[in-house]
Amino acid sequence: AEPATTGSLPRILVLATGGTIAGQADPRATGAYKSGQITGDQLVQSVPGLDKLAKLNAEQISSIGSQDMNDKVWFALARRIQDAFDKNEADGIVITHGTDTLEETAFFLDNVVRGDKPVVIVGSMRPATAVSADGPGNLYEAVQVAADPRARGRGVMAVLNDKIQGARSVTKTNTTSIETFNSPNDGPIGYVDTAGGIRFMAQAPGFKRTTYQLPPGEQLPRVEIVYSHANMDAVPIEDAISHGAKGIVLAGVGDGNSSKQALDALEQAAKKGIMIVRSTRVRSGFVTRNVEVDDDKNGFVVSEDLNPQKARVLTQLLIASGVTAPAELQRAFTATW
Ligand SMILES: NC(=O)C[C@H](N)C(=O)O
Repeated sequence: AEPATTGSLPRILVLATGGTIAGQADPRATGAYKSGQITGDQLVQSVPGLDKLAKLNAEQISSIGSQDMNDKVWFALARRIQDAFDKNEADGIVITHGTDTLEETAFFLDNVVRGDKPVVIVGSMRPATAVSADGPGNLYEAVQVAADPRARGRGVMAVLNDKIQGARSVTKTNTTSIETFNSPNDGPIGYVDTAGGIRFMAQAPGFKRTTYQLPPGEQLPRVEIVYSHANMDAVPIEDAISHGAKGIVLAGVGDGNSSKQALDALEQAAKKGIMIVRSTRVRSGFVTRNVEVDDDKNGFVVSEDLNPQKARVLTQLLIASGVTAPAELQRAFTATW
């Protein structure tokens, strides 16, 4: 399972954003480190054998921990990738990124970047200075995937710890372990290791990606996530509305549910034209319409398989592209099934 390159090596553009993969130990405290200390160039130079896989070119987009990821960096990434593809400057993209919000950046880019060349996002759980840093191996595997023609047409992929995962399903499931990224509903789309190369699983037929136009400027509309829990009242929902939310995603209990007070407040918000999307705080499964909650009557949307943080991104993109009707928003959430 070797990459089918003939003659010249594939051109991979590495876009560095920071994160623990670029982190260094903090000399003042054992175990502590600061993310985003090493440049993309230094990262690329530090991995032996990378130059045999591809012709690499690294650019620094930001140097931040991904807890600080923001619309400005997202727009810069999306525009740089599109430009590189449109001008045929690269055969594939590798983004180095912190792991905390890696899934959101992957999903955002998956929804806005056009074309079928591979875009791979990679990070690490341990800083570059750790005894057994996972960054170099992950970066090697990310370049392997981005350089492989079989990775084309699969949207944005996350590559960490030998697994290739789709932007829609991948999520961080462990706070500190290197075995953290999983796709709870459908599993990885493939596997990669230095000895065995790349193996893609059979793709489910019918999977369809839609891409949305980036709005002008560098900001997406305000959409809040409200986390549901026992003894829930309407205060967090009223708070989101008073701060100008154009949409609210409910990280609901169970099948996207919440207390009567919360659901009543959301129903009122929907009447004012605020987009209400029911997602769930539960790790896996789908949120289904009109089971315990009357979505048709209340004007709600369900997130299907999307977790709250990804449902938020899709809602932002849809509101930015002018969607005002819940039924239309619902179609975008259900489009892939
Ligand atoms: N492992 C990591 O990358 C965590 C870090 N806070 C980040 O997301 O940038």
